[in-house]
Amino acid sequence: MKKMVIRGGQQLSGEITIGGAKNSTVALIPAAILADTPVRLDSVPDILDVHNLMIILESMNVHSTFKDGVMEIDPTNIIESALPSKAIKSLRASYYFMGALLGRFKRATVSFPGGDNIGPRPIDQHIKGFKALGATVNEQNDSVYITTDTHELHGAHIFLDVVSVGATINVILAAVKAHGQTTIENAAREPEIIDLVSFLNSMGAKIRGAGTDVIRIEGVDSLGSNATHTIIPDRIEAGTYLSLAASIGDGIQINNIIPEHLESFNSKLIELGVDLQVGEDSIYVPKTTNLHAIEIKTNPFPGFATDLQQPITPALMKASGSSLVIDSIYPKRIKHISQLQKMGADIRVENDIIIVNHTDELHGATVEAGEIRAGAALMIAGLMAHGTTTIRKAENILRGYDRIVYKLQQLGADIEIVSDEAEVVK
Ligand SMILES: CC(=O)N[C@H]1[C@@H](OP(=O)(O)OP(=O)(O)OC[C@H]2O[C@@H](n3ccc(=O)[nH]c3=O)[C@H](O)[C@@H]2O)O[C@H](CO)[C@@H](O)[C@@H]1O
Ligand SMILES: C=C(OP(=O)(O)O)C(=O)O
Repeated sequence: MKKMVIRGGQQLSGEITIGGAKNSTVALIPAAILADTPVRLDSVPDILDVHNLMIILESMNVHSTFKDGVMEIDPTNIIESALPSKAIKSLRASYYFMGALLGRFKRATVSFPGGDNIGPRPIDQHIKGFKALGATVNEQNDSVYITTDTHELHGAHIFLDVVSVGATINVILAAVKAHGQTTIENAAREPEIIDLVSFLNSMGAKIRGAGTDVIRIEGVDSLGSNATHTIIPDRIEAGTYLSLAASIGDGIQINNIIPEHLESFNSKLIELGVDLQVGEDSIYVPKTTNLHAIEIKTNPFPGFATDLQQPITPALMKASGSSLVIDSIYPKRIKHISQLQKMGADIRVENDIIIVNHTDELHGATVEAGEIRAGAALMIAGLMAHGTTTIRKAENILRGYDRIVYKLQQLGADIEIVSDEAEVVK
């Protein structure tokens, strides 16, 4: 187990560069096994989820290398094998191997995934999609067994009952090599889905409509890569640093941003009183003063992302008045609250509405990152607080924040990751 140790209280300034999107990357890596050629990805974030996906690939005889943001994956000698359950359980997106293996071998056995504990996370819509494509799905002993009688999948018309990123991606992965046309209605519109579809289309897939709520997939026989795919910037990482800049920044420039991916988030920061200076692919945040309480409700893209409701909390604590946050996607995503209270924050939850009051001063404490974005909120709070904050279960932060210690040190933060055996990890 690892701890993040922060000696807070300093104003932070300087420049940082956002990495490739976690939620694209964790779909692109499983998608690579659909190719009949090696695949090359650029701008891959250095996060634990990526390293765990590499372990899963290796178990299928798919060799991969990862250096300086470039990942090469060679699926040409892939074999069907039992997937390592510890790695599968370490992240949510391991469920993309269901769709990808189904696309490749027309059958798949995958344990139930792990990932953030943010309330119930059913996968009924994924399963509904696989069944519509002609698969039989059985859930037993913590695993999902997906088979096809005829060793074939056929295109289908699928209406998703809820807007789901995971189900949209999983159906795309399974349908890309099915016979005939698949239509997904009420599809999720997240930028990471467009990124995945660009990658698949560059390999010969025929997918239209990504970024809208109707996606049409014409099945193809094979996929092959002849170019490097550069992953889009992580809008959630960017939003986290924007919140950090608004909370404790003394002038922070954030590079490699697609501002259109952050419109709902940025409009809330502006409403809060942050003077965002938005460039073509960067945003500068000057030191903030006079922030005012706002109300936030999370929604599927292009709405305010659930993954940013916790990271924006420290900025809300600086505002005068009471801010309200409603997470309509994960109403129980509140693991940050009790931990922020330990640091002196005036925050509480009533009937699934989070109430964030102005907090004059935070103090360091030992707290726990119950999940990735709760951890991000605690990390920013730790940087604001006087004294030392120790965040236990820091793996949850390292799952999805690219080279976090290095980036925060670049801004002047006093931060380190320490393993429980007291070894310092740079
Ligand atoms: C790896 C990845 O990309 N993770 C993101 C993805 O998670 P994930 O893909 O797991 O989230 P979904 O978009 O599927 O979930 C959205 C909502 O639909 C519900 N649902 C989902 C599937 C299903 O079969 N049945 C069902 O009821 C969920 O409980 C949730 O309330 O989108 C979430 C919502 O933006 C983000 O918080 C996660 O960071
Ligand atoms: C919930 C998240 O991730 P995952 O779906 O990978 O658990 C997240 O990134 O905020």
